[in-house]
Amino acid sequence: MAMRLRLDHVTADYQIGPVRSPRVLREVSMSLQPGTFTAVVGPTGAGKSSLLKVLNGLLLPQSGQAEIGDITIDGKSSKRLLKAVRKRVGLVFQFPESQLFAETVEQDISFGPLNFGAHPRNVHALAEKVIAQVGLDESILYRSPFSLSGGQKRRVAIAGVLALEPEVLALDEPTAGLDPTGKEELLSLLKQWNKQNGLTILMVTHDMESVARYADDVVVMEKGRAVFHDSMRKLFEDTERLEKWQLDVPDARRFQLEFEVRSGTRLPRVCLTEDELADALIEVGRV
Ligand SMILES: Nc1ncnc2c1ncn2[C@@H]1O[C@H](COP(=O)(O)OP(=O)(O)OP(=O)(O)O)[C@@H](O)[C@H]1O
Repeated sequence: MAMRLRLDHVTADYQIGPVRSPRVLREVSMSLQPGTFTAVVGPTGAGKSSLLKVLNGLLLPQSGQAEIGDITIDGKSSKRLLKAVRKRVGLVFQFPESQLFAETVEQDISFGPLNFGAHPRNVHALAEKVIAQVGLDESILYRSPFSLSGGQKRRVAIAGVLALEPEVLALDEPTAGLDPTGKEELLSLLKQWNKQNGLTILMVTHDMESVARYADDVVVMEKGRAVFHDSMRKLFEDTERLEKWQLDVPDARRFQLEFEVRSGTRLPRVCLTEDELADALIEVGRV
């Protein structure tokens, strides 16, 4: 059965030398269904990256617990358990390409699986599989990661996480620093893995246009709390609270609101993309 993620009253902070930081997660409870594509948004410092780290076993709850399928993590979890969680929930850090280190792309991609006990005989086929998954040619496996473009490096780094064959992919700002084409291509790949392979995706982002186009659900973090968790469409119904949470409104929705005020005509549904907006305008006979 596909794996569910659940947080139950998770509170967490960081140990900085002998002292503990202020709480970065406060009583966070949520349940993420398998196969969903969830965006995590909110102001800077709200705890979004920390949330991903808890789900991947990198930051332990100080109180409360996280359930990763049938594994429960709390403040006392063993290293063995945390390692098992790291295989289930692949975490792609911000600018993951900065962690590429090996002489060839293949060695870089193979590092994780070998570390998790994969047989050396099997890792080549695995590297071939994941390099194709991220849309790169197999020949790239034999090149130095440092000879690649920024977008290629990002994909190689993600391939390294996919090579662990995780059930959940948690990504921290995966499109940061990419040009518009690279960004669209990467988001389309994520959507494809989500829809075709049933990979559960959790993506921290500041880009509300991407949220509107790609996510099914949204979690809004504010000051260490999860203050909203519902469908993406529900999020954009009430735009006043978006301002309070310092979140942008997608262009199509902004246009819709302006149109409704000026024309006195309500469109039949919340529109989040140009296509949806065009369809709704045609439906009410205004274009
Ligand atoms: N390794 C760490 N050690 C100590 N404090 C940390 C560490 N990582 C994050 N913090 C603190 O935890 C709080 C939440 O940080 P986090 O990175 O989870 O927020 P975020 O919502 O992802 O922010 P951003 O959008 O800026 O990336 C911040 O106050 C931050 O300073």
